[in-house]
Amino acid sequence: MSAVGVVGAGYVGLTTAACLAHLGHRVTCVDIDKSKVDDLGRGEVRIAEPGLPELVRAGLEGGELGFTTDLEPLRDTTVVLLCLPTPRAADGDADTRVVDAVLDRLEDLLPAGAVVVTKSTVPVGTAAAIGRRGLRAVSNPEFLREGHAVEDFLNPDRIVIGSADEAAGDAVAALYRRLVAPVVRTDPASAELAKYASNAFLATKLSYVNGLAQLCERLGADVTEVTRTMGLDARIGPDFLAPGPGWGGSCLPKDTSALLRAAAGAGVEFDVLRAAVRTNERQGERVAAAVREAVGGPLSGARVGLLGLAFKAGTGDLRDSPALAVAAKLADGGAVLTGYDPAVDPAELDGSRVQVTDDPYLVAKDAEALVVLTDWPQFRDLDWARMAALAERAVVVDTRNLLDPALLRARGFRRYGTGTRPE
Ligand SMILES: NC(=O)c1ccc[n+]([C@@H]2O[C@H](COP(=O)([O-])OP(=O)(O)OC[C@H]3O[C@@H](n4cnc5c(N)ncnc54)[C@H](O)[C@@H]3O)[C@@H](O)[C@H]2O)c1
Ligand SMILES: O=c1ccn([C@@H]2O[C@H](COP(=O)(O)OP(=O)(O)O[C@H]3O[C@H](CO)[C@@H](O)[C@H](O)[C@H]3O)[C@@H](O)[C@H]2O)c(=O)[nH]1
Repeated sequence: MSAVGVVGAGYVGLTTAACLAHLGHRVTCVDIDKSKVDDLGRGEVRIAEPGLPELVRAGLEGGELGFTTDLEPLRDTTVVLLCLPTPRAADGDADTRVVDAVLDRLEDLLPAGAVVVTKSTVPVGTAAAIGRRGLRAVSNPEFLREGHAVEDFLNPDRIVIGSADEAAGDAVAALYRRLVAPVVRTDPASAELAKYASNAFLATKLSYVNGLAQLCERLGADVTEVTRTMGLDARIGPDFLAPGPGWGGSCLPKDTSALLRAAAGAGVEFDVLRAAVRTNERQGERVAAAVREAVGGPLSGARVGLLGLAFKAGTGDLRDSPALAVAAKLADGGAVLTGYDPAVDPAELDGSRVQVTDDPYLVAKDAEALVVLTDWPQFRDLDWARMAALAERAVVVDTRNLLDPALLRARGFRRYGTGTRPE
């Protein structure tokens, strides 16, 4: 089994490093964050990813996995995977400065013939640019979801290997040979674009559903029934059809933005994608309007309880969280906000306009409306009779259609769902 370098120990890098060690490779994982590296060296994983701490500890104990802040130990490594951040720049493009800076170092450090693999989501043309540095470049985009990182890495829908150099592509394919998945061997530009195209398609699917939900409300249809029917068509599929407060997270917003910039730069009017982004930008205002209706008056001074702050269930990640976008709209309207999320560290919202509590029942106390923003299944198990007793007005705006309408009704709640009539 080969010696592999992984640069970046975030969601993608740490998962990649731990899973490749699990698959039998010798992995050196490098991150610039010393305290994170120190924690990882002790087997302490900060992110909530099922199975990841176990794999990290097994790798450390077996000696297959090591962590360092120094790129130097990669000097003799012939395959290095870049799992570095590519956030949204001020102009909406992907900011590749971290990737570029690490490449500057690797260019001098790595042995001749070394293969540099981009697992980060990087603009089309990045592999070609790496090739011009004299390194052998392979695009190998990652499709894992937060909260399912290990499961997705070890059971991927596909493994994409984009390379102009067949032997370099073979070296990357060999890393995954123990996984059972279709392997797409293609050119680097197509591999790079396939990643953006997948995320943008998912985002578009969701904006379509969120628009549809509005239409259902106006026409007296139920979006759950409509999407259930649509999803039975194999060409559409049942996944990614749940309406909500908008799509967010560390990837969909920045990647749609970068793809729109790439399209504009190439002189392509990508109208569908532009509309999907615009629909999403307006979603927070739509939720705020529903809350205004639920409160039955101006938001100014109204106490509103928020259930869920993370961008989706199963993660404590607040990056581009639609829940925070809704909170901002409500706070702009003068609402007084209390929020609860089972995975979010309250300290992360210090100084924000949301008073974060670690007790979901405190969110209900004296509330004039409750708003479900994240699809945490445990919200279903709250004592809704107690929630009703604590609230000033028993009203729920369920942006995710998470809670059982019949149960809420039985507990005395008025419910505003998404894509359904209020009851
Ligand atoms: N999060 C996801 O679900 C996901 C899924 C697929 C692809 N991606 C893509 O993968 C890339 C990484 O995303 P992520 O979510 O893992 O990011 P992250 O922010 O969780 O992790 C990035 C890591 O890189 C480290 N880092 C920053 N600068 C460094 C440097 N100069 N040298 C070494 N380490 C450095 C940071 O300390 C951090 O630990 C992005 O391009 C993202 O778009 C993310
Ligand atoms: O039916 C649905 C499904 C999702 N969402 C929302 O869509 C957003 C994105 O969800 P998800 O895709 O599960 O989150 P990520 O973990 O960010 O994963 C996406 O972004 C990653 C980073 O590029 C990719 O690797 C994954 O394939 C891609 O699904 C979240 O706000 C969800 O709440 C809905 O509103 N309704």
